[in-house]
Amino acid sequence: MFDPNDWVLESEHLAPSLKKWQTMVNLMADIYEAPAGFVVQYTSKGYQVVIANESELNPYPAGDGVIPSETNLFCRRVVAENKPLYVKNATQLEEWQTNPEVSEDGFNSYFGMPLHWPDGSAFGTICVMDFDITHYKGPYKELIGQFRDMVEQDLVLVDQYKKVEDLSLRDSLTHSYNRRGFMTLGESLLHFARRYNKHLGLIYCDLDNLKFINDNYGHRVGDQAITEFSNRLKTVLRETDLSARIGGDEFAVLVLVDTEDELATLVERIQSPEASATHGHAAEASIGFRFYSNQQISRLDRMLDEVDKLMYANKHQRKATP
Ligand SMILES: Nc1nc2c(ncn2[C@@H]2O[C@H](COP(=O)(O)OP(=O)(O)OP(=O)(O)O)[C@@H](O)[C@H]2O)c(=O)[nH]1
Repeated sequence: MFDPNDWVLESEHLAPSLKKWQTMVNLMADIYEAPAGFVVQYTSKGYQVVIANESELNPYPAGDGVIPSETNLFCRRVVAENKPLYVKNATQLEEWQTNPEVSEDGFNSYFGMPLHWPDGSAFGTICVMDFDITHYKGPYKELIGQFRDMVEQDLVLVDQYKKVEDLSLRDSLTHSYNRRGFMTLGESLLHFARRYNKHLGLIYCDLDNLKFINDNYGHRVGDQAITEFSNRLKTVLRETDLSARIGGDEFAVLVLVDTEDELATLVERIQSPEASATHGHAAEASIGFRFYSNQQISRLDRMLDEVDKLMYANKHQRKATP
């Protein structure tokens, strides 16, 4: 599912929908003869304009920053009460005097409706705003509901697409990417590194003694060791780094790094035993890693083979030195 706390503006999944919404919001503002029309998203971080009609009169462009959730916006009222709001003449109403849209930018009229994610939780609003007093009647009041339906139908599609993608690219135990996810997203990262002349680090981890943990403490504890290791990777890595469970007890990590030292420090942090413990057995791993300067980047499957071999060498060495 799409995380309702993520901004849709940052999601590649929504790019086609955003284009469609732009056309729709332009049209909506034209029909209402309003200088400003919006799709606004609400998250726990606040409010953000996702789509603004393309008009010079509109003072709030899309993606222009997050407005704190306590601001006395019209949209805030719509989300809080989960119902449409029509304000014809805000300057006459005491309750809107602290709304910067009214006091600072001179808006007088607001007409908006709540938008929802497919599970019914708040997505944000769709609205039109005018500097003049307005008198929307009959069909005008219904029309915005039609626009709302179009946006909500798109949100259903996006959510379904994301679910299917998650199923095929993610691992159900740890929710990190699986091998297919790693190869798919890894190719994009390789492409990025080649294009922008960046260097990469590739790390291959294989948990130690998982069979022993399974046999002695049960499969559930084994699962826990896998999950803990996956969580450790997530804690240590940046959001832009790629990590995946590419086999039963095997993980791969692909990161953009500037130097070999940077990569070595990262590996040390992954190895840090105090970060995890399962029934007294730290989920330790044998690790192979290699720094790939921009010129050394080849095919991802080849690179993975290389670090897999390094990992095995590390495993043998660890077993040989008790
Ligand atoms: N609990 C649990 N065990 C798994 C899972 N997937 C694979 N395994 C077990 O992980 C073990 C992986 O094999 P090995 O890597 O040879 O076993 P190991 O004990 O980690 O041995 P070394 O890597 O040599 O330390 C096997 O015993 C698998 O049954 C899983 O999803 N959950």
